[in-house]
Amino acid sequence: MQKIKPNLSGISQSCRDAMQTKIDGLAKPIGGLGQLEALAVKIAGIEQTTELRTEKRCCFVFAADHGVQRAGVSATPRKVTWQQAINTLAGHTTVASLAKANYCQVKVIDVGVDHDLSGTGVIDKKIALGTKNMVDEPAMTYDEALQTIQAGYDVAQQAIKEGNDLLLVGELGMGNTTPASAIISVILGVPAEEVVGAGSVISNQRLLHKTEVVNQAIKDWQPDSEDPVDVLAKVGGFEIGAKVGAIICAAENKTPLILDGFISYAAAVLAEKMVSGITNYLIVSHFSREIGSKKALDWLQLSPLLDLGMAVGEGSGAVLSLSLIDAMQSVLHNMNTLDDLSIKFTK
Ligand SMILES: O=C(O)c1ccc[n+]([C@@H]2O[C@H](COP(=O)([O-])O)[C@@H](O)[C@H]2O)c1
Ligand SMILES: Cc1cc2nc[nH]c2cc1C
Repeated sequence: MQKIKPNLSGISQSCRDAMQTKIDGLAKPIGGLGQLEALAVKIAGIEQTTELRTEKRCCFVFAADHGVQRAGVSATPRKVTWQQAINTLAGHTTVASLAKANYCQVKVIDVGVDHDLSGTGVIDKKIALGTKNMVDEPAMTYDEALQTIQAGYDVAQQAIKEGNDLLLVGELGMGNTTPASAIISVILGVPAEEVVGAGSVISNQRLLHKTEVVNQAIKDWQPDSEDPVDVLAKVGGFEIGAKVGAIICAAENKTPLILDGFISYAAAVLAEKMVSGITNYLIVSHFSREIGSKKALDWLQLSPLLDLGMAVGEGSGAVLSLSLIDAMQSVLHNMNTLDDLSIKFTK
């Protein structure tokens, strides 16, 4: 990717209106399905059709390790990244089990895992054996940041070529709530204290240290908040960059993309900074338990579909939210219309 200049064809207002009219004609109170209606309308606008295409779906689990994980910012051992990458393909992780329940294919993509995953079925797009430790040096080079965005873009393009109607993005990367917080802090211009959270659960003492690590890295490397690639390079992660690429490719191809939790919000923040309005192509599955979630989602102007206190990542919330899309498909295919029943409202 030389220059990130996506060619977005826009959201169809006429398809949005037609979908809302279709829903308003169903035998129920106007607006009675609330956010589910907004969801169907959004998908219609992105896909530019009122025949919602949602049957074939694919969740990407972008996996990578983080130098900063060695700085004591996470409760979880580093090896969990590669272990869960393999376990996902075996069907035994949170995302894999929820994907099974929601008829979703899962692809695991190695964009920087600190382990040899060859021969496991994990897709190899490895940039390096993890990022550098942002305590000591920038997480990656500018060129690596572009490479990881390209990797995510290519994976998404392949999935769209394979006929997928919906794309979902999850991740595995022990320590990655630290770069996600750093990105959100820099782009939103809010203090690290307001966005650094407990990740996969740490003590208050470790939380203070994690916040200090983010503050110090931002101070030392001075990421340019007007250049999202620079922010990704200095305080980001490979799987976050890959998500950015997938988001751009999905939007270019009029394919709705479902974000997962906090790490996806960071990717969306970078993508929106690169391409203003790209959030119109995004759906947020759930409200992550991370403390920075509200700030990030307010900035993105996106509302999550679910609020269940989830904080697993992997794509678990994204695949779970497919049940709401399937519910809406059932509504559209099975319900009587007001006309069928000769119902007229008198306000
Ligand atoms: O999606 C979220 O909101 C989320 C919140 C907390 C943790 N995670 C997952 O847990 C890992 C990062 O947590 P941590 O504490 O190691 O930074 C990483 O693999 C994420 O997928 C994910
Ligand atoms: C087991 C385990 C699985 C995970 N998946 C995402 N983050 C995780 C953290 C842990 C600890």
